[in-house]
Amino acid sequence: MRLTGLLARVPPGVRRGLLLQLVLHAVAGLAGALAVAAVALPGLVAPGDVAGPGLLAGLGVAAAVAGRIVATVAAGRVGMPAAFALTTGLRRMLLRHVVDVPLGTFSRWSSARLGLVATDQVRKVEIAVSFAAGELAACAGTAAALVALAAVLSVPVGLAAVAGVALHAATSLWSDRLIGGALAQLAPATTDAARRIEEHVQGLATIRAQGARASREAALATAVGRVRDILTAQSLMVSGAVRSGAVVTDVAVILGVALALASAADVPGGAAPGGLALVACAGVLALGANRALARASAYLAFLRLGEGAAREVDAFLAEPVLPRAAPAATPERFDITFRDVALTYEGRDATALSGLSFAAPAGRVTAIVGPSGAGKSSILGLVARHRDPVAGTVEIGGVDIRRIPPDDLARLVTFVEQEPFLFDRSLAENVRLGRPGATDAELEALARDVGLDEVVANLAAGWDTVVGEAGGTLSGGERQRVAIARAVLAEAPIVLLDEATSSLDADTEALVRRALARRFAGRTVLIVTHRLSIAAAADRIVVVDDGRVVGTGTHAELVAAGGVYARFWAAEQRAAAWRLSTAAGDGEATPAAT
Ligand SMILES: Nc1ncnc2c1ncn2[C@@H]1O[C@H](COP(=O)(O)OP(=O)(O)OP(=O)(O)O)[C@@H](O)[C@H]1O
Repeated sequence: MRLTGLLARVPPGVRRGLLLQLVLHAVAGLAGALAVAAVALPGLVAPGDVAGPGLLAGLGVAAAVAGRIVATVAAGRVGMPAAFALTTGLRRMLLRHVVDVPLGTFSRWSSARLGLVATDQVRKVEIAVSFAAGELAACAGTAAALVALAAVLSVPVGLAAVAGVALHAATSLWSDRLIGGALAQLAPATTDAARRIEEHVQGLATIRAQGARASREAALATAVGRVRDILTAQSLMVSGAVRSGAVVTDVAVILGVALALASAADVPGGAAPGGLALVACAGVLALGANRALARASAYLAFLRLGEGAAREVDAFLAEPVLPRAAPAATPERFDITFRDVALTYEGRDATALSGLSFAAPAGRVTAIVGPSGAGKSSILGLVARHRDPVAGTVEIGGVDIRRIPPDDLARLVTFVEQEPFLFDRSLAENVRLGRPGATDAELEALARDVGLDEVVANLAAGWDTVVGEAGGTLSGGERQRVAIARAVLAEAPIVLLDEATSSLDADTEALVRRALARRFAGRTVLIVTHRLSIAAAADRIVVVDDGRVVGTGTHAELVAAGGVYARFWAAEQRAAAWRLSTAAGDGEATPAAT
């Protein structure tokens, strides 16, 4: 069972707590049945004596009820903390795992799917192993006690009840398999619906711009409808299973009672009234056991839901993490070397990089240039170890990065991505991600350097302004300045800049570039850019085309060599000499000199 497999991942104390609460729930169920028995048994055992049995019954009921209350309270005391420890533990495990897996994992695990796993599925696991399993144990305790008492009062009725339980178990197993089949489709269908809802919100502007409302809404309705259909089918199956199980057990008990009455009537002289009462009482107890079994069937459905949820949680936890090569080592130099590197993305046949080799000297700026889709960002992703190459090695200071402990690598490398991600926190918190201990004065000085001061001045709450989901309340250029500021603060010896200033206006870009030259002096900088005017200022340029290095050198050397770079440079120079002129026609480009 997936649920037990998942429980094997949590600390033994949590497992013990969950197990103990099951035992206590079973005891509570048993005590509940004994309370029923305590009412009837003394009178049946000593018919005619009113006072004695009355007192016994009173005491028995009081003891059973007290036992039930104590066991139920104790089960809650033990089970609830264990259940919460389970959910917290699983969520922590999932979040840790998110950081340890290669980024390619998320081509299979959308944020919607992972979000559901960490919230809804973990909760379903908790409900299954605490609430549903507890109630099942209580029902089982009650049913076992009632069947045993029925057997004490009338052996045929008891035997018939046991036969009913066996039949009920068989039908439950059968229906459980059917329900399991239906529920296996629930997790993917729920994920699909959640992903489409998320996509609908994120793509709202595109939907409006493209007039795609009707088609997107239809797709959304289909996805949501699929979840509804699965849940409806599952509910019908559960209620069918509960009802058919109840019919089977009731018929068995009724037959047992009939048999017991018939055999009592066969006694010469007719059935004794006391004997008939015992049979009737056994029948009532056995029917009570059946009600408990029917409730158990309903709780079994929660276990099934928990199974499906556990499968999803387990599937993510089973995703392989980035391997750590031995022996672990932390580099002392910060030059970067790519040796014969090949990279293929998940789900793609074509290689993004192949046989790629170059060296970026320590403490220098190396620009990576090349056409769109050439593999420039992929190179930076390998240095940050977002994923591993399929062949070759990436080294920092001569150490294969697979040998560098992840926390050390995170300290060594800072990355400003093309579209930086900001957290839905204050501006100050987002910048301080780089170095949480940075003082206000450091933040102010940094802001002046990278043009963030004017952003802060324009925000109602200044540094305390919360920037919204993914920094959505800021412009692209403002987000870039925040990302650059936090990279400066990080003081990592290796800095990766992927089109880091592409959204800035010319004045701000010039300001930021001057600041970066000063702030990143002495660090190893890898900069991906389409603007060759930026690359021209680098110490070294690596030209990439179709996943391979097609040229390396300084700007002057590459222009002189006359390859791809020289062609790009000439094109950029020509483009700089042109300007858009609406006077010459709608958006038509004309030479500035004309
Ligand atoms: N996450 C991904 N999954 C699958 N393929 C990818 C992924 N990222 C990039 N690729 C593919 O790898 C190749 C190289 O992409 P990469 O982003 O490294 O190029 P680039 O030179 O940085 O492009 P651009 O200048 O347009 O940003 C492309 O063919 C691209 O489609």
